[in-house]
Amino acid sequence: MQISSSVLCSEFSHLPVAMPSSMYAAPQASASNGVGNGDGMPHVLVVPYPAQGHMLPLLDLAALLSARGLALTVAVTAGNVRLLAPFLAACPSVATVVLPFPSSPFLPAGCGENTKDLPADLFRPFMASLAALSAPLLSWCKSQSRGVTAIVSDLFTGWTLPLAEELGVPHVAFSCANVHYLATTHSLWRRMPTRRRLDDADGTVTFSEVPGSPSFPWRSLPWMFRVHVPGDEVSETIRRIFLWNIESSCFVANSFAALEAAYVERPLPDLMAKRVFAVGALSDAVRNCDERGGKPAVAPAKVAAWLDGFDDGAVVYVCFGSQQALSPSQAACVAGALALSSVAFVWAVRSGTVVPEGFEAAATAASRGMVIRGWAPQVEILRHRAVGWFLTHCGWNSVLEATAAGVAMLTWPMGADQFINASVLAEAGVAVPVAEGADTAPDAGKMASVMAAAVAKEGESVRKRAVELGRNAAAAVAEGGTSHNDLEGLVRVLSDVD
Ligand SMILES: O=c1ccn([C@@H]2O[C@H](COP(=O)(O)OP(=O)(O)O[C@H]3O[C@H](CO)[C@@H](O)[C@H](O)[C@H]3O)[C@@H](O)[C@H]2O)c(=O)[nH]1
Repeated sequence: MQISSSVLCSEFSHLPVAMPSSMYAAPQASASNGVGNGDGMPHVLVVPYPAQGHMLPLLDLAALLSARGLALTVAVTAGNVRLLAPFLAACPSVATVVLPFPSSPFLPAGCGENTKDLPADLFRPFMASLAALSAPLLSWCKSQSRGVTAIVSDLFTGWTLPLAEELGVPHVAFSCANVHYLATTHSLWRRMPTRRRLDDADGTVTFSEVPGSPSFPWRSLPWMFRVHVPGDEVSETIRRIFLWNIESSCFVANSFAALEAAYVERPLPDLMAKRVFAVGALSDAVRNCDERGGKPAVAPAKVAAWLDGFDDGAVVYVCFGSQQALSPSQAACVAGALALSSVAFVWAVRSGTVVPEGFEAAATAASRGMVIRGWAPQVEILRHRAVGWFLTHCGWNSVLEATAAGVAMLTWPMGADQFINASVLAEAGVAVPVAEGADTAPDAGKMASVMAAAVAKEGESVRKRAVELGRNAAAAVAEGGTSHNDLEGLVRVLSDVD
């Protein structure tokens, strides 16, 4: 893969939200962020993957590490600097290194620097193209008088592993997904199971070394794996990224022991028996970061005031994450189910999803529903006592945020790790399935019945378990809890005292 020879890097300790482009065009002296003193103290380079669902939890982790006194530098491309503003405002001592987005033979020029701005068919070339940041990042590391002493990197930026090796420092792979997924996905990339017939979407793959030997049909395996083409440069780069992860010193997952006891209690062969620190739910551990992931389209106080009018657990929150737009027939199904079930709801509608005409006006007139177009203050919504259920695509951040808030889930996994996530929820007994698949348009009437039953007496036992799991989640991040202890363990690894 070619790396643009004009790549430059620069660093800032605290970037303003609207940064003039001239500020990141030229290399800056390393002392600008206060990390250039060569004192041999720990200095952790954090490398997030530019997708909201990935960046948010890794920045949450960075906030916790910074609060424990570790010096951190976060690496981003210029187009993602704005997204760091709320995080940097909350963690002013964290520095950044800003890299120009690499030119790539796989991407159209100016296609965007974050998956939220990309069509799905560019996700894989985008992931592979970012590997070209390795060389400029290595030069930056080598130019620092206060050397980088460890790298914490997203699973999708596993190309940082050789960089850590070159520097002779530990590499920690951060998974914004759960431990079950961490093991199964790395099992896939190591073993490369195939199908007997190319059209066989139902044939199962069994993960014999994952606790419980789970099996998943081919169609439920991560899409990125299913579309792998041997010999294709993008495919092989992605596989290499996952194989590099396995060589990491240890793993960190945004999960907690009470939710995934079977997977965190013993070393996992698919992760080479490396230590896995389960430090979640990160959104619950970091409570003071306003405007997490973006400026909300509606003020959290306004949504809270609206929710105040409902009984405990009566409201269904609907959101399909930061990337997934619904097709017109899927949007019609969700709208139909909300209308037919008569449940109170908040629906966070991502751009690209078209709400059927007249739906919002009718729900508003009946004081029964709120439609939020754009970024919703999801964590605040889920924490409101009136929200009892969440219709979700099972993105892991959403799952954990709901779990931590004691909210039960109506699951509609669509792709990526979401089928595995739904199975973890089913094992925990805190969810009811409503649909499956990115192309499915379920029957609105059937979905309405499940929704109505959920908020009624039939749903009480599932909600009780969700509330109980929420208590376990809170205990995990409290002083002395499992996630709290794992975080302290990680800090020791990063401080080189273990
Ligand atoms: O209006 C919105 C929409 C989303 N969010 C936040 O955005 C994140 C969304 O993350 P997630 O629920 O995990 O969904 P995706 O954005 O779809 O995440 C991708 O990344 C996740 C982590 O790897 C995977 O689990 C998913 O399958 C994958 O689609 C969560 O923190 C939400 O709170 C908001 O705050 N407001």
